[in-house]
Amino acid sequence: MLIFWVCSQPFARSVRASLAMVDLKSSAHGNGPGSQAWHGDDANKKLLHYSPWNGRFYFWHRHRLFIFERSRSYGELGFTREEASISYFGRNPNVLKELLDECRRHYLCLVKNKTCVFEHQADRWKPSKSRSKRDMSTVMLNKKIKKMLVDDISEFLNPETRKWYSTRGIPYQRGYLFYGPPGTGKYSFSFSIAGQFNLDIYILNIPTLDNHSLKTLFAELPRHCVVLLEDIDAVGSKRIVGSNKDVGQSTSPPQTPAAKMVALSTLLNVLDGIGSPEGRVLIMTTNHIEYLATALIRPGRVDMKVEFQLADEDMISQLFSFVYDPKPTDDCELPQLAQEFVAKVPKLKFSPAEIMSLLLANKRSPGHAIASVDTWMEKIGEERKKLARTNSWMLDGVDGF
Ligand SMILES: Nc1ncnc2c1ncn2[C@@H]1O[C@H](COP(=O)(O)OP(=O)(O)OP(=O)(O)O)[C@@H](O)[C@H]1O
Repeated sequence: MLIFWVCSQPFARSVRASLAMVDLKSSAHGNGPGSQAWHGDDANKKLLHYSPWNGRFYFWHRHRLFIFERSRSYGELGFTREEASISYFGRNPNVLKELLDECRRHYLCLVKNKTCVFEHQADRWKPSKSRSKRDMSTVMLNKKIKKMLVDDISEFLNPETRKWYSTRGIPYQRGYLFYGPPGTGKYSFSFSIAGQFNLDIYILNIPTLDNHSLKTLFAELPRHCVVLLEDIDAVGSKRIVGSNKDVGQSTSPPQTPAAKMVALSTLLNVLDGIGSPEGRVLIMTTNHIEYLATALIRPGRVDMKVEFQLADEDMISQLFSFVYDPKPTDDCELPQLAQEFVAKVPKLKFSPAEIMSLLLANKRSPGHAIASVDTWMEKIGEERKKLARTNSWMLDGVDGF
């Protein structure tokens, strides 16, 4: 918050030492810290952000002289740690408190209507991007299940519930498991939950973690947040590398070597541990519920399991209506076109992500989307065959070793 605020101050533009960062993720009007430099015709590409760096910077604010210091130290294993501090010439601590409160308000303004996403780099959390909130209505899911889930989280986050947990000495946490094939909306819905309840989302990608980083990252989670544990089936997996059992419909690459894996016991300890944050909404996702240890998804750790399915009739129709404006086109009303589309797309065979890719490729012409269904199905079929061949080739390769 302090750095975001400092970057917005006039003095930050004229300091001697700046850190220049290339903005790879945000759009031209991204909200990263620092001023943006515009370069000719390619103005939107590879924007640079500048922020005061590596030194002491003196500046006046509300008739007082402040010092902002920022530096980098090298931690274990060569990872770097950024440090920033603020001080002023005077004795009244309230001056600094007021300034920090101003930083907080400035930051909250920047992230208004956004969901802040935190990802991990080694064993440190990094704010990755603040993205516009995603409305829940844009993620198609069985209406009853959606309502049940939202009501459950809403009840859990109610301040009265918190008191209820605390008076009974029950850890104030709630866990959900989202399972189903790739591209069915597990991530998208988790993201929209964070937006709906005004929470930041912390994403842990299990296959990229080891025991140490998982423990460290969990210990640094804030009190109220959504924690998304992605690809939870990579934990102390029941899968055997190269075994035919895993070939089936699996689209996952071969397993991470055991030394780099998160052990089930570590994850269970972390989930139940004393340091586990209060008010945490934990969402675990997997494409393979069949590989999960029963202990991991027992009630108390997972309070609700939600299946995300390939698109059924209702979802196909919802996706179609979501993409096209409700106005008459090609002499036909949109609902009629939606019906035609629904009739052509086989049910429970394609993921919403696959259907969205067809619709988005034809976003200006619903008629064209309908006409392209057959070609699109052939293409997806080919892609799936190719993927299955690659998977079995990779697993054979592992067997060979
Ligand atoms: N149910 C859905 N409703 C609307 N859009 C969807 C839905 N499912 C997927 N999509 C779209 O498909 C893309 C991929 O979705 P998402 O990442 O949420 O899927 P996922 O289930 O988390 O996939 P994976 O298991 O591979 O991580 C997103 O752009 C999303 O908007």
